[in-house]
Parts: sequence; C-alpha cells; structure tokens
Amino acid sequence: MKIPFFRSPDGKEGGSADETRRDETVLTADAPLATPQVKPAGPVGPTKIAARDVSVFYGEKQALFDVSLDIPDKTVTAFIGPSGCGKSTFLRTINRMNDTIQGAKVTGKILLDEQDINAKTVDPVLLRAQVGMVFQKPNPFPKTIYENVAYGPKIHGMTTSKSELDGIVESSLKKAGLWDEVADRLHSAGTGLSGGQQQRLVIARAIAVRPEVILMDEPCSALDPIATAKIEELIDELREQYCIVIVTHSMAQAARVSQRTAFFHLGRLVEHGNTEEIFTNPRERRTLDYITGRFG
Ligand SMILES: Nc1ncnc2c1ncn2[C@@H]1O[C@H](COP(=O)(O)OP(=O)(O)OP(=O)(O)O)[C@@H](O)[C@H]1O
Repeated sequence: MKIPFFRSPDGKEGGSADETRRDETVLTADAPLATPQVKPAGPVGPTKIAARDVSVFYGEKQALFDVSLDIPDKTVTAFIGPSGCGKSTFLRTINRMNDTIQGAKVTGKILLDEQDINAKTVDPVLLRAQVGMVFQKPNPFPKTIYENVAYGPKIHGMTTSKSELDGIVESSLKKAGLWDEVADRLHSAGTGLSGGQQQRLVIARAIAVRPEVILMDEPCSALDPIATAKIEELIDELREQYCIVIVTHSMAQAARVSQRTAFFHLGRLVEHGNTEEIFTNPRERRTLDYITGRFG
C-alpha cells in the first residue's frame, strides 16, 4: 500500500505515473574534456516529477528563477552547480520542505504523477512520506535502530501486527544495505552507528514508508571514501525502484551515480540532459566551465 499524498474532490486517492514515455540514452563517442568518467546509462523511466516555472523567494530575495524540468522515474538525477545557485532550494520544493522556512514563498507548479503537490488537498506530511529526504548530515532519531525504521510505518498506521512491522524493518534495512551489519543489535541506539551506517539507517527510515521519490542533499559530504562508495552503490541499486534526485558538489559523484544531470547557476537552470552528454558535450559555455573546474 502506498500512502496517498492527496485527496481528489471525490475523495479518491491518486498518483499514477504515465508509463508510456520512454527516453533512450544516447552515447557520445568522443569525450574531449578532462571530465570525470561517465558510465553508460540504460534507458530512463517516464516522467515522475514535472516542475513548471518554479521560482522561490526568501523574503524579498529571489533564489530560484522560473525553473522547468521533467525528472524521470527509476533514474538518478543529479543537481550540480556552484554554491548558492539554488540546488537545495529547488530540491526542497519537491517535497514542500520550503513550507517550513519562514518567509519562503514558492510560485509555479510541481507535479508529482501529474498531481499538483501544492494543491489544497495535499497533506504535506503524507507528501513527505511519499517523497523522502536524506540530508547532508545523517540525522537518526535518538532511538534504537529498530525504532528509527519502525517509527514512520507506525505513525502512518501502515501495519496491524508486530510481525508485519518486524518484516518492514527487516526489508527496509536490507534494501538500505544495512541489515547484515545491524541484525544482531536492532535494539541499540541508531546514533551509535558509524556515519556511513547512520546515513544508510536514514535511507532505511525513508524507505520504510514506501516512498516513490528519494531526495538526497549532498548525502556523502560528511562521509569517508569507503562509506561514500557504499552509499553510491546503494543509490545505484535503489534507482531500479525509485525516482532519485541527488544534490552533489562532486562532479565525479554526479558522473558515477546519475543518468540525468541538471546544471544550475545563479538561481537558474542552465541546462539539463543525459549525464554523459552534459559531461562530454554540454551545450552551454557556463556548464563546460563549471564541469571542467574553471569556476565554482
Ligand atoms: N533559509 C534561507 N533564508 C534565506 N536565504 C536562503 C535560505 N536558504 C537559502 N537561501 C539563499 O538562497 C540561495 C540559494 O541557496 P541554496 O542553499 O539553495 O543553494 P545551493 O546551490 O544548494 O548551495 P550549496 O551548494 O552551498 O548548498 C543562496 O543565495 C542562499 O543564501
């Protein structure tokens, strides 16, 4: 059962994806730039999220200008760009986290499975279960490993028995690649895990409420290279099931984990497309300069 994030006027649930559109990835043979190695990507899924003319204001200051972007399902989309260009601001519009920032105002439309997430009928709490978020710094609850994962399914009334809840906890930890490391200490504190394990615990917590989209805001920036490699491997596995959007400062990471890349600069979406095209043959000079390290 997926958690419906909105109610239609007749009270029915909604949120189905258009399965008809498919985008084939085109490989370019020449890679003239000194850019990170990009691995060939398979086809991406149909559009899951459609942003239309999205602008964000913090008080008087406009941080994002008319961003329109289709984000495909079953795909990792990377948001790249120099510090302060609006990547996190745009990411937060996708699950209405900007609602929690005083003075923030969002205009334009964000459609999730063709439903307007800012409609009056949408419950932001349920939306955030369906569009989970993982932050830069791992933020497990001050509870046991088990309780961290079980909390969401409990508050959303997703289970009727302890054994069902145990099953969700186990399968979520397995999907997050953490089960083998914690199976014998489920009742110890989540905060006692290493940074990389905590980040996988947070991912398990997000997965437990059966999201369709997982947003990640620099999920590896506080991790060492080994923990980073594990999270990247996990992201690659999770994309078979979820629409994943990742903000990253690492060009190499964007190249390794994403199939789509969107480049932002000064609050505007400069260009977006297949990752290998963006990294080997960008259309815009600014993109080229950024990915080759000339600024940022
Ligand atoms: N809560 C806030 N209140 C006021 N201004 C903000 C707030 N959050 C972000 N901004 C401003 O909005 C602009 C975009 O910031 P944002 O954090 O989205 O950029 P970013 O590309 O994610 O940057 P970074 O890579 O450094 O995290 C910046 O000028 C920033 O100072």
